[in-house]
Amino acid sequence: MTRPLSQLSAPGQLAAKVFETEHTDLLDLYRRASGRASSFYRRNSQGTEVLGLGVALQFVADDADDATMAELHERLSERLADVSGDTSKLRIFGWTAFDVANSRRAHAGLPDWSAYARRQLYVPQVLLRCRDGKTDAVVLAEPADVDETWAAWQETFRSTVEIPSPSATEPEVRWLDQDEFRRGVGLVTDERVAPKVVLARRAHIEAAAPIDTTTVLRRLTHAYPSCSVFALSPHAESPYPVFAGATPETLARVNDGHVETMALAGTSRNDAGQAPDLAAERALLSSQKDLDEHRFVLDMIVDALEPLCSSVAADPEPRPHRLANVSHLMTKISGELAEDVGLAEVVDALHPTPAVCGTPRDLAKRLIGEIEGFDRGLYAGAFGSMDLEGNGQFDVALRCGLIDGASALLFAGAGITADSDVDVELTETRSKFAPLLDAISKE
Ligand SMILES: C=C(O[C@@H]1C=C(C(=O)O)C=C[C@H]1O)C(=O)O
Repeated sequence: MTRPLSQLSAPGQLAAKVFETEHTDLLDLYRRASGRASSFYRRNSQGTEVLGLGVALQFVADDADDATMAELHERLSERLADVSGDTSKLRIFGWTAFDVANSRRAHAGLPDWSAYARRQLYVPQVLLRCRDGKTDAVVLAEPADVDETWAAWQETFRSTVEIPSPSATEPEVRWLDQDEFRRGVGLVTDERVAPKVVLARRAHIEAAAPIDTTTVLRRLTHAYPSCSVFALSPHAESPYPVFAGATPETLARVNDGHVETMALAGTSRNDAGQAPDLAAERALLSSQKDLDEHRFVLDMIVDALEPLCSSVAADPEPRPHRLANVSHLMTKISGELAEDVGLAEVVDALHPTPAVCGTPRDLAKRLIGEIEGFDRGLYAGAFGSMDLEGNGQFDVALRCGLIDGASALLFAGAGITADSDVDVELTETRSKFAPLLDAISKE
């Protein structure tokens, strides 16, 4: 079984050093480093790209240790406090699963989450950050190894890699979990087990040749420019599936005591493969069902932020947020954080919102575990990066899946309320598979 390597923190003193580099195509470096622990993000907010490679320091919460993000951040910050050199450019990467307490369920023949810690924060060995066509690199290693570590990564960046030619045949797609999804919708609409439960299902893709994640990421960046495009690989003993996608949903962005977030829930009724238009958005803005499911999210986020903030403000009305596959209702929310509150505390307070879980939260989470019968893993979890002061951005992991050789397992869900129609909800999830499905399928 593939496993995350045990807690890895270099025993001695660590040093950080910034290097100049000419590389501006981080996806090309991502391809060359394939098979190593890596995190690639292209941020929706400013088009900044970051690539973290290798692991210098990592803290993991798992079955035996259910540490919060704030606790993990504190442990890392303590460890980083005595790093020598230029630490200003260091970034902490990490993620949290949808449900950290959920027991792992693997299904034979499908990519699974066994290589992924449920919650982790780590500092990569080398972090490359490209902004406005300029890239800098910061290396974290034992002082005597810093230059050598950078030289070894540069060697990797120069390696030749074969760029696979796109497969001529379309992959096979199997739609999974439809019976469970239908049963779950019935429980909410007929038996009213909870006011809102977000139910997900999976699609399994078998391609004729190994799926090229770099090509998938380039296509996602092109088709979903307003989304955060991401690919995460854990630090594991043997080959692992890559978790990749293009998400429209920011969980929180923190900058100097200011937090920005969004309620994103409610989805246009266009068919899968048909782009949303003004008529679909007008219908969305007047759909009581969508406005209700949106309201649950907005109210919860404002309630969760209030204890952390001196002030919280939200747009007066939701507006449509258009993507290539669907439009969503979006309300922007912002706040001024109390002293000593950073991104890790905000992630702990917000995740999971009713946009991906439901309301009330604990009941919805339990119902999801009972109805879905599969491990969501990092799907509907949160991932991102932050600096040592707790500034940074975490996004909600949506429109995504695990890519494992020629096989991929995609995840998509929809908010179910008393007014849901099961066929409409199934179509909505089908539209939400489109980003990754198209990026894998298209020539
Ligand atoms: C659950 C997903 O998306 C979430 C659910 C939405 C909805 O039910 O309308 C809209 C956006 C997301 O917050 C998903 O993409 O899998």
